Amino acid sequence: MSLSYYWSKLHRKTPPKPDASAHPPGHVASALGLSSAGATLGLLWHSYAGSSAKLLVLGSLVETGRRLFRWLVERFRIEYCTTMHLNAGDPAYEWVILLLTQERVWQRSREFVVSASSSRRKWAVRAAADAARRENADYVPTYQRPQLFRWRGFWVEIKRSGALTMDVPVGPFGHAVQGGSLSVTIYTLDMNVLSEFVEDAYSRYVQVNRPHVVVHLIDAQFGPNQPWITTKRKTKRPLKSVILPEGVVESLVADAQEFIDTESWYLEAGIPHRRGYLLHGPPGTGKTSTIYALAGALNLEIYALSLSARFVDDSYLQRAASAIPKHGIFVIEDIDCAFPVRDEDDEDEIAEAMAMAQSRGGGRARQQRGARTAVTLSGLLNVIDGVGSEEGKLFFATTNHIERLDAALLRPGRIDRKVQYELATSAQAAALFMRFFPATRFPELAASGAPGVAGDEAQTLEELAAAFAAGVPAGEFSTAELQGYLQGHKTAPREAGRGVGGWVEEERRDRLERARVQEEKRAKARERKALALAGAGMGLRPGVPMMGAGVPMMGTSVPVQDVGVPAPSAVSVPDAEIPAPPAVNGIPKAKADVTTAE
Ligand SMILES: Nc1ncnc2c1ncn2[C@@H]1O[C@H](COP(=O)(O)OP(=O)(O)OP(=O)(O)O)[C@@H](O)[C@H]1O
Repeated sequence: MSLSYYWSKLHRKTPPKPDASAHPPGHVASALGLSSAGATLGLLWHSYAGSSAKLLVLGSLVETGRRLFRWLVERFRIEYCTTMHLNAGDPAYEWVILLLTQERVWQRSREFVVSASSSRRKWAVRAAADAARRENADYVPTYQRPQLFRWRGFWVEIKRSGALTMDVPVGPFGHAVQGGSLSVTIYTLDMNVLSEFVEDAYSRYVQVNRPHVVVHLIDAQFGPNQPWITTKRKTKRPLKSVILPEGVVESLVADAQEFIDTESWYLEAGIPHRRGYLLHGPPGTGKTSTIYALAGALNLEIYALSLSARFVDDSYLQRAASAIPKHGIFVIEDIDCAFPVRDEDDEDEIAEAMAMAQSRGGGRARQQRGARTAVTLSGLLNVIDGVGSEEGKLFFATTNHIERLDAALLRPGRIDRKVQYELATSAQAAALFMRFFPATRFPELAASGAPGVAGDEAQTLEELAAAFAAGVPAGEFSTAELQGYLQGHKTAPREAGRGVGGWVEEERRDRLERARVQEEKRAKARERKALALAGAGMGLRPGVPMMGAGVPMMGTSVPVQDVGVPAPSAVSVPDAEIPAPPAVNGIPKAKADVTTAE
């Protein structure tokens, strides 16, 4: 019987029958005409009370039933279901989300996060019915409400908890991030089904990613508990697209493959199953490209971080490294950041000198001298050694300054193989030219002496490549610089081949100019430092008038006696010329820029 029935009963309009026994005849009240009103009220009261009591009982019954049912469901879940919890940022979470997307569990979703399509990997669903239509946005279901679906004959329930799936801008570098966790309940008692579910999710994941290299990046937004929460997908790069001296890339790939294949040998020999590589050389010579190509060739995923990211400290690094699964490639870029640099023009030293001048101590600045990361050397070594305790990891470090690295890092067991990268040779320049202008795209230049073309115009691609290589002085330009030049002539191989001489001259002029500006800056920095150090030696404080000492104060004009620099009789040092570098997390800003792997 429905509640509305009881409700209508309660409010029915039919007058109640008078109860004769309750009001005997001749009663005073009856004489006053109150008797019938009282009777009516009494009846109404009885009627309301009865109905309310009934409602109360009914409500209690319903509530008890509901609780009982919930309890039974819970008991059933505990007794007859297996549940797993997956946290965002863990690789298994990614696999399961992909499975849900492929199983079209999202079909009943009513909430999606929409973001413009980008290289950031999202397991998005298609909004358009027409599969051929290109969509400019990704639609990611939030799975906020519990969803039930069938998988291989089992009922599976998924429930999402925690923060919503989001794609929010993080700093100037891109987007983050997915948050929260996912619980998957399978209605079975068989644990094997659970692992089959995860294995199925994993094999789908591998299948989908086969044409790509998956790159996991760190993210300040979600902190150290979920370090690898941002994931990018890059098209695989063929090994031969990395132009290095003959056999270098191939031997690296063979080495890494052998490492993966000989796990049991490592175990038997009692050697930690890990291998470390150091790729070093000038910027833009192909270090990062080599790692990407290798990862693509071996179907491995990359976990890349840069030590110069301001939020990376020892504990972050530790957590990030231990979250990398087996056979992941752990890449630390700019590893030299962890090693102090003594540079007489270093901004840190100037900052220290200025801090000393201002506070007669400069203790805080002193601690930071030369540090371009919050990671300490011992923290870094611990992590690299720790990589060994977690089996099957490949470790790659890149640096432009091998001379800054500590011998402790370079010892075998931490770095097992070093590869030196050089500025482009003539052979590399020619190979790069041929990569830019393949015969398939320029068939008219593939064969010598194209019909109707005479003289200089008759050059083939090979000849143009040779002309290009001859015009590039060996060991002077990085491959990235040559690539930049060729990109400007994408459709004009002839111009690219012949115009390289002019470009080289222009580049040389630019370099000279840049060197001159740099030298001027350094000279100014030296001067500022000397003044600041002299100020520190005298115990000066800004704003305190100097008595007797011939050291200039900021914003004052005083005679100089001996500050270690050739000085005119009076030097004016305006405040604006000695800016204290703003500190970010205690690191002077000039040195604290975040970099991310692309
Ligand atoms: N040897 C190379 N072969 C092919 N392309 C290269 C090579 N070196 C550099 N490039 C190109 O130059 C660009 C930068 O290369 P990459 O990032 O690999 O250099 P890097 O040595 O890692 O530089 P950095 O030290 O600044 O990180 C990429 O677009 C890459 O394609």
